[in-house]
Amino acid sequence: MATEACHLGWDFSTQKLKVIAVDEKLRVIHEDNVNFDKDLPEFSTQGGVCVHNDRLTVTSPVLMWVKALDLILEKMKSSGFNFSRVKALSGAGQQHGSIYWKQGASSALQNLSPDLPLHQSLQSCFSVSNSPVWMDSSTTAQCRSLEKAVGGAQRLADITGSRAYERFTGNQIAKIYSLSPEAYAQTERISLVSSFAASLFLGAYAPIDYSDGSGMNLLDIHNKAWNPACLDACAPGLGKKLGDPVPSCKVLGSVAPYYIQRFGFNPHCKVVAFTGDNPASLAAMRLAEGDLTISLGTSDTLFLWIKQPKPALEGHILCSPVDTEAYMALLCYKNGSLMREKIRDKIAFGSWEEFSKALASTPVGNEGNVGFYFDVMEIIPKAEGIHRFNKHNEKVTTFPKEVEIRALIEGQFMAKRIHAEKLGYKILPTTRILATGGASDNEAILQVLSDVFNAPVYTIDTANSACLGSAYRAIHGLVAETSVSLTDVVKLAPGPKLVATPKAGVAQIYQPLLKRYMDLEEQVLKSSK
Ligand SMILES: O=C(CO)[C@@H](O)[C@H](O)CF
Repeated sequence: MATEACHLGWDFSTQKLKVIAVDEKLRVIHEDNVNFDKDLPEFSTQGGVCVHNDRLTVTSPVLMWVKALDLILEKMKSSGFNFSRVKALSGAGQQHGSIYWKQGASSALQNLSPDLPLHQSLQSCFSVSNSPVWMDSSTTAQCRSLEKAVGGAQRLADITGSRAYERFTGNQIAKIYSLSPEAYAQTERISLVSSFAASLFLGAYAPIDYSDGSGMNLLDIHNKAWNPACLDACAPGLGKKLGDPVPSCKVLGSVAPYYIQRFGFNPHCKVVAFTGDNPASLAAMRLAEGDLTISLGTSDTLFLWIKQPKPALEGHILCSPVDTEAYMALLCYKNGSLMREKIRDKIAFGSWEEFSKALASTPVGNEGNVGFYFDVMEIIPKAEGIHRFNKHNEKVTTFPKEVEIRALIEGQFMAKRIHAEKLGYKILPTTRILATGGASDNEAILQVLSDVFNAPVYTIDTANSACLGSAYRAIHGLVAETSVSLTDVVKLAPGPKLVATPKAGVAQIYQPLLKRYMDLEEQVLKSSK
C-alpha cells in the first residue's frame, strides 16, 4: 500500500460532498463524492436543497452534511484509502450558508466517540436544523434595515465589500433572530458551511476565515475584523457567537482523536482553515496579480485579483484566500450561456460551427454596432430586454445575423471589462485571462475575449476546482508562516493552456468602443427603470 504523504481537499458544495487527494508531486491519487439527493434520500432534497412554499426560503438539513461526511469516510476506508498518509487537509463550502450550534455542542464535538458515526454523536447539537443557504432570497427586509443602519448601500459596500444581498449571512442571521429568538438564544456558535466543516475535523469550533467571512455583510475587509455596527444591526451578542476571523492559510490544529481512532488518520495531520468554494477555486487556478478567471457557464462568473479594491453597488469584493494583502472580486451575470444558446438557435440554425463562422467573418469592433442582450433581468446592470445601437448611437430593431452574433459576444465581454475595471481591476502586461466552463471550448468566442481584454486567454479545467484549491491550500498552510506564496508551493501542478492572443491593433478599436458601450449601458439602464 502506498505510504507517500498526501493532502486532502474537501468541498461541501450545494449538491455534493467531494474530496480529492493529491500526492507530494500534486498528482491526484483519489477522488470521491457523496451526492446528497441520491445517497441521502431520507433528507428529500432536490439539488441538495429544500425550496420552501414561499419560493424564497431555501435551506439544507445540517445533519445531511454531517451524515455525508460519515458516508464518504466509510467509502474511502472500504476502498482501502490509507488515511495515515494525510499530512494536512483543508476544504471549501458553499458560501453564505450558516450553521447554528446549540448550547453545549462544543463538548459533544470535543468528545466524539470513535464507536459512533458523527451524525449520531451530533444529532442534538443544532438549534436550527435547516440551515439557510446561498439560494435563499427571503431577507430583503433585513437587507434594507442593515443598509439603513450603517449609512446606506454604498457605505455597507465600502466596509464589507458588498451592498446587502439576501443570501449574505448577516441578513440570514438577522432573520433567524427576528423569527426564532429562542433558537438564537440557544445558539452558542454560528459557523459558515466552510468553518462548520473544519469544526467537524477539528473536534472543536473552527474560526471563520477572512475570505469566506467577506460574504456575510459583517466583516470589515480592510481591518479584517467584524464591523460592530453591522453586528449590532443583525443580532445582539453576535460577535461572541461568531468567534474571531482568521487568515485563510491558518493552521487551526491537528485532526480530532475521533479520526485517528476510527479511520487511522495520522495524529500529526493538520487542519488548515476552510474557505468558500469560490475563493478555493481561485486558489486552484493560482491567479496572480492582474489575472482574471471567467467561467462561461449558465451564468457567467468572473474572479478577479485586485490589489486596491473599489467596492461598488454591483459585484463583490472578498479578502483574497491566498494573499492577506490582496483581494478577489466576484462578478456574476445571469445572461451567460443561455443567452448565447438562444441567439445560436435563432440565427445560426442551432450550430456552434455556424455561430463561430459568423463571429470570425465580422470585423473587430463590429463597425460600431453595439448590443445588449438580457433575456432575463440581468444583475449588472439591473436591466432586461434586447437593445441594439448602430455606429451613430441610434437605436435599431435588427442587425444582420453575423452582426447580431458579434454584437452579443463583444457586448458580453465589454460589459465584463468595464465592470471589472470599475471594481479596481487593472489589466497589466502580465495579465492572463483563464477561461473555464462550457463556452471555453469555442475558440472564436475566446478570440473575442482576448481582443476585448487585449490579453492572452488560457483554458483551465476546473471540474473540481474548489476541492483541488483546498488541497493546494492544505499544502500551503503548512509553510505559510515562511511566507512562501501558494503559487510557489504548487508550481509543479499542471498549468493552463494558451488558446488565444489579441489581434494587432485591437486596443485602438476597443478603447472608444468601451466608452460608447458604458454610455449606452447607462441609457439602457435608465430605459429599463
Ligand atoms: O453565492 C455564491 C457566491 O456569492 C455562490 O457561488 C455559492 O458560493 C455557490 F455555492
